[in-house]
Amino acid sequence: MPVEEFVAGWISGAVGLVLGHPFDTVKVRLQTQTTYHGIVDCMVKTYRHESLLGFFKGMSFPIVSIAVVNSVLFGVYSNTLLALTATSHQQRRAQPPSYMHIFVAGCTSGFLQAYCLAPFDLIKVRLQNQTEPRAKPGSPQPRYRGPVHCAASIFQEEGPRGLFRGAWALTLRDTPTVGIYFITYECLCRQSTPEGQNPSSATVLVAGGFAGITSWVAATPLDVIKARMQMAGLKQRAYQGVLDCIVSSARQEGLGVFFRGLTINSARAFPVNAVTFLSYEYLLRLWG
Ligand SMILES: CN(C)C(=N)NCCC[C@H](N)C(=O)O
Repeated sequence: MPVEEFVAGWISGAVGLVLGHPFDTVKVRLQTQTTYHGIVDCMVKTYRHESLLGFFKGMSFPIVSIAVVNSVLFGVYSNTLLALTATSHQQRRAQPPSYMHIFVAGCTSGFLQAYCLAPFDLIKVRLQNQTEPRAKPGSPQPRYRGPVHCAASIFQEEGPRGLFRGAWALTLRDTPTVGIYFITYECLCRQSTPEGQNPSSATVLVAGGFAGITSWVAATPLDVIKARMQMAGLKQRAYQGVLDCIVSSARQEGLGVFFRGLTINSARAFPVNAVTFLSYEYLLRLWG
């Protein structure tokens, strides 16, 4: 099994993560809290109350977990294509796989990475939602002191299954949308690259960026549900399951609730996935 794809996936994911985390924090807060009147209000309040550091809350764990999550994403994708088409990454420009194979490989990798991502994503979302300013004497202490304390508290208070809260919604979000992610990327690369050649850096940046936007537009409704289910344990607001969360969110806040965070999700998705694909392709070419 080729391992370069796993390593390239890890490094490229870390680059994208650091770039996109501030957008991600604003998105998570808009999706789960009702105190903000839009993106700018959320950014201003976060900055005033918590300084620049507020935007980077919850980032340390994803930096570690991205090694697992993104290498599973790209590694499983590439190895599934290898199993389906018997072509390695290097051979795929000359013998391009069908879009059906790309979609199946994308869905497989989306499904498997969702389970690796679930506990890390839960901890990230819980930490991002803590709005207390850091280390100010006299100010209220946040519930979680950091990622390890957060994981240990969830384990104690909600049991081991608590760490997988929202995992089902995450799987439903990622399985089809990672298929869409890879199909969009491949389709845009092929359209602007002569047959048999590698796409240029500009093509990879644009195709990666649009792959991010397209897949996140499709993912946003379930992203909202996932974030709410992840926060539900904390707010003592129990949902019976994904369907119940969908129905009660729509009843209480209207259909617009499923598009919360759409703009910031798309604004974040372009640069994050442009640099992710660029560094991924670059590393694989470097290793030949
Ligand atoms: C819509 N979804 C779930 C995806 N496209 N997933 C693939 C990776 C996304 C990238 N790490 C990011 O954070 O944008």
